[in-house]
Amino acid sequence: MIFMKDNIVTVEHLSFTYKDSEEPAVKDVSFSIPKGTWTTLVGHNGSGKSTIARLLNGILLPDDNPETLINIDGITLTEKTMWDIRDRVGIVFQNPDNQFVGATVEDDVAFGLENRQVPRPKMKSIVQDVLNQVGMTNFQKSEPQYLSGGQKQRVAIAGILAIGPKLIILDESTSMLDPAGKFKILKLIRKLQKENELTIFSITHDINEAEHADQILVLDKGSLLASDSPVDIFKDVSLIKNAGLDLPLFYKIKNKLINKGISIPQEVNTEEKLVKYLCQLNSKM
Ligand SMILES: Nc1ncnc2c1ncn2[C@@H]1O[C@H](COP(=O)(O)OP(=O)(O)OP(=O)(O)O)[C@@H](O)[C@H]1O
Repeated sequence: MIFMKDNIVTVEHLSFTYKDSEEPAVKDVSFSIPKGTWTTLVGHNGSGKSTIARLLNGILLPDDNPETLINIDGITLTEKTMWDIRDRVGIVFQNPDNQFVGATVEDDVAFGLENRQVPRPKMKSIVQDVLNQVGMTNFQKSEPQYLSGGQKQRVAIAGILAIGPKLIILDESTSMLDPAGKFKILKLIRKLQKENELTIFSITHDINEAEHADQILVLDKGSLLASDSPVDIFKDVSLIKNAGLDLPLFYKIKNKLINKGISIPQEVNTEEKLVKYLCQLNSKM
């Protein structure tokens, strides 16, 4: 097997069937994720997204098949390499309350470092650094359960960052936040990804969130329907419909305008820019 040097994740022929289930939850899925990029796995409820997240760090093990491969950062996932993989892959779940273990924010963020027997002075400096990166320095003595939903997610992300993972999986981790909170966390993730050269694999049923990614994987009933850039994925309206999803608002409006013969320049690629462009067009008429 030859791995593409620039892919941090290579998945081939991945299938998984839950015990007592007749139908596989994940069916012969193959994809790769280039290092330092953001990939979003999108699919409706029950399409198999969380199962794939759990397979990627060995919480679940794939169905037996000699052709199946999960390779992360050059390490092929087996029962033996599971702990090496877990050091490289951090998962932030939907409900951060289930992840907190420390009485205070700083204790919580330090937890993974304590487990890895990191010396105290180094631990303190890492905790300060990651709390600073997620904008939570002022809350280090707070009890995690009394924080807002967005603040809790920041602390959960800091705890994962502290371990120094190569890949961060975000499993519906903004789904409990209001739109403004969601946007702030997505912006933070993009910032962290760029500053730390991290690879992000986010999982969502919210198609609007998928717009932020470099690559989108579309999952339906356990099968991968497509993998491409957001622009190319959202060109294919029938693909999105077949996956039981809806187009993001920006693409809906853009497609309607194109159908009415109004061409939209490529650089007009956000709702904000589209509104500005239409106002300019209107003032010229
Ligand atoms: N522990 C389990 N035992 C048996 N079946 C399961 C288990 N967990 C999930 N499933 C089934 O596997 C399929 C995929 O579930 P999964 O949670 O991966 O989907 P999902 O896309 O993450 O859904 P959601 O968006 O609702 O979280 C579903 O049919 C689900 O009912």
